[in-house]
Amino acid sequence: MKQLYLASGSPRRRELLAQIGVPFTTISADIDETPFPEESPSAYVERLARGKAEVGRGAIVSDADFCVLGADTAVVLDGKILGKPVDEAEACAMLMLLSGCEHEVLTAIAVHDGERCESLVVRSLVRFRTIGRVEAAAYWASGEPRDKAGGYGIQGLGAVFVTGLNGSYSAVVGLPLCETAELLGHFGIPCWQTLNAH
Ligand SMILES: Cc1cn([C@H]2C[C@H](O)[C@@H](COP(=O)(O)OP(=O)(O)OP(=O)(O)O)O2)c(=O)[nH]c1=O
Repeated sequence: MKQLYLASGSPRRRELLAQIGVPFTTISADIDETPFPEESPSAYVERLARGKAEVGRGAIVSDADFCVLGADTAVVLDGKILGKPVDEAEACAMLMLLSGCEHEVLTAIAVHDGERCESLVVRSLVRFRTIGRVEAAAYWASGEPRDKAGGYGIQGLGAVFVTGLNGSYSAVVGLPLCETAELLGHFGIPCWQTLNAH
């Protein structure tokens, strides 16, 4: 049985991967997340997911068969990537941009087995209600927006802004579970062996 590594520091990705019953070990995968000039958001998230899987692969010291899973999520409005807000002003400005309209969430996943890497991008559309400046500031004070793409978490308090979602909920949180299970299957890693064992 291949050993699966999740190359991620994101607690959301850990929880999501655990949800589909596949045993894994978490390793860190710190890479430079600066977009290239003229790079499309889709190419950007896919490059980063592949980069995280590649960096994770380099960190593994084992002779056993393994796979490394990397992922990246970006919030995109009118073709522009909104990253993680660094301060209250930036977080509030992002929420004002997202207020009352629909934006894209792109999540890429990549699996590397030491020889080949397969990757894909999942696109979801999220619609927000109108958000006031005072509540945007209060949301920042909750601490939730800080480490999240686009400055919100659909799985947390940020859910109160969401009037609609077209796509994959788990992808918006950080890991598209349907596509992840399918991709791991290509590498011979079944996702519910723990369920089947019962
Ligand atoms: C839009 C959105 C993003 N996020 C999170 C998922 C990711 O953790 C983060 C996007 O940043 P990423 O750079 O994709 O991931 P990360 O830096 O947190 O973790 P790593 O690179 O080590 O895997 O935003 C939510 O938790 N909820 C949401 O609704």
